[in-house]
Amino acid sequence: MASTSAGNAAPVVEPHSSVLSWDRARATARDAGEALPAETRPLDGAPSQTAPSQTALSHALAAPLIARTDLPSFDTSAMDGWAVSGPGPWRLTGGEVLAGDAPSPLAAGDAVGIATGAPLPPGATSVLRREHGRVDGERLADLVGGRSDGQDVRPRGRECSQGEVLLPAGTTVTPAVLGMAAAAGYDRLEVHRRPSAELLVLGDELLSSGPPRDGRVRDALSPMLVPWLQGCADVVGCRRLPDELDALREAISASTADVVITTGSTAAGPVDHLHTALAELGARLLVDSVAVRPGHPMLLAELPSGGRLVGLPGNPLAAVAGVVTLAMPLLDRLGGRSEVENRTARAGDLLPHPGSTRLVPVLVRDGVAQPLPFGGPAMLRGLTLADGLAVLPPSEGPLPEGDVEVLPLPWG
Ligand SMILES: Nc1nc2c(c(=O)[nH]1)N[C@H]1C(S)=C(S)[C@@H](COP(=O)(O)OP(=O)(O)OC[C@H]3O[C@@H](n4cnc5c(N)ncnc54)[C@H](O)[C@@H]3O)O[C@H]1N2
Ligand code: MOO
Repeated sequence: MASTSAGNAAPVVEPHSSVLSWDRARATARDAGEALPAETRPLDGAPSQTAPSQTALSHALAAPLIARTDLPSFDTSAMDGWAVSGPGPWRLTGGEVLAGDAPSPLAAGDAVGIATGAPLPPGATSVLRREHGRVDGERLADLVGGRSDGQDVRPRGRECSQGEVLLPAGTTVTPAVLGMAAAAGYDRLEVHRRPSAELLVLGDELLSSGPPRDGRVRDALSPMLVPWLQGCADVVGCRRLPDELDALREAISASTADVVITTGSTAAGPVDHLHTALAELGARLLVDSVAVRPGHPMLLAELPSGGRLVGLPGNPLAAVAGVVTLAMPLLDRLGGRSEVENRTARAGDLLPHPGSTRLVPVLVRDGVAQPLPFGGPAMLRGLTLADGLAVLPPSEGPLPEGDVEVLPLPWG
């Protein structure tokens, strides 16, 4: 294939012509797409080591989760013991009411054995725990006393009523949501399709195994970003590419992913071909450099195919800044996830940058966000200990008194 790299008639590209504020950049990423269509997916399926999960897990609800019945759907015994009617002592009627039974009514003064989870017989007023009763022939005595109506009974509708909105559309389906949906009577959920993402990791100097050597470094981004992105996207590929314009342009144009994510090559170094490749492909830059430290050369582009491309800088912590600033907001939007409110914490010894937002790996203890050591752009050591990234707005002097926003990390 003919090369269009520098020296031929390649378009002249001046990177980073319009720097966006961090807030604008995030909002632009969030607005750079629409939620993907809805589909229905089962709550569970046979686990497979090879095939991706077909269940609704990690998708966003496309419709509110509405209770299909009252929960519990019948008055339920909360303990093993006896269903009793009125004050004791009681006359035992014999037999046991088990979970799944449809018990006969209980007359005043009567008691019947009952298991946890069994429906309360009509006429029963409370449940006496097995360890609180003594049976003497047909007579059951209360060893504790002070009995009140409804004791050890889970009344119908205590958790929710039929028709009640349990969760709004846009909620991410977690294991807890799957369990709640099953309890509320669902077999399948209407969820948004998750976006597909392909990761292209650029750099001739990158090694995929062993220690750094001969001036080369280990690729730290593939192992970190694939599982990170899998939280909200189907990662359909992760490829290493050499620092060659043709290879980069081909890989971008061949990708069928909703979002192509590149690492490295965002700056204006001798082998940083990303801007040129995008220009040659006719891509439109939506974000081209952000006033954020680290990570300022990050970019977001609309590809002629309709897909999006997020360019993460090569320095590993700068790449993380690009993930939280551009990749996650875009992928969340495409996946139909609603925006999550960030946590806040009191600012510890955090130093702002005069002209840029700073993203700082922090440990939050007793409500105070303290910076971690080893938080430089080329380092990941601080991040390994962090439970969030503090967002420090640009400021000439020290931060104003008060709270800072703390972006969550997937493991935080
Ligand atoms: N003249 C200027 N030079 C640079 C500027 C600038 O404004 N003017 N910005 C600096 C900043 S800030 C960053 S961040 C980097 C961004 O560089 P690139 O996105 O072009 O990335 P590379 O040059 O390819 O690599 C930078 C650095 O990161 C290492 N790297 C790359 N990929 C990986 C990986 N997968 N795993 C581990 N490490 C990786 C690479 O070896 C370099 O050390 O530009 C600055 N320069
Ligand atoms: O964007 Mo960077 O600040 O060197 O990592």
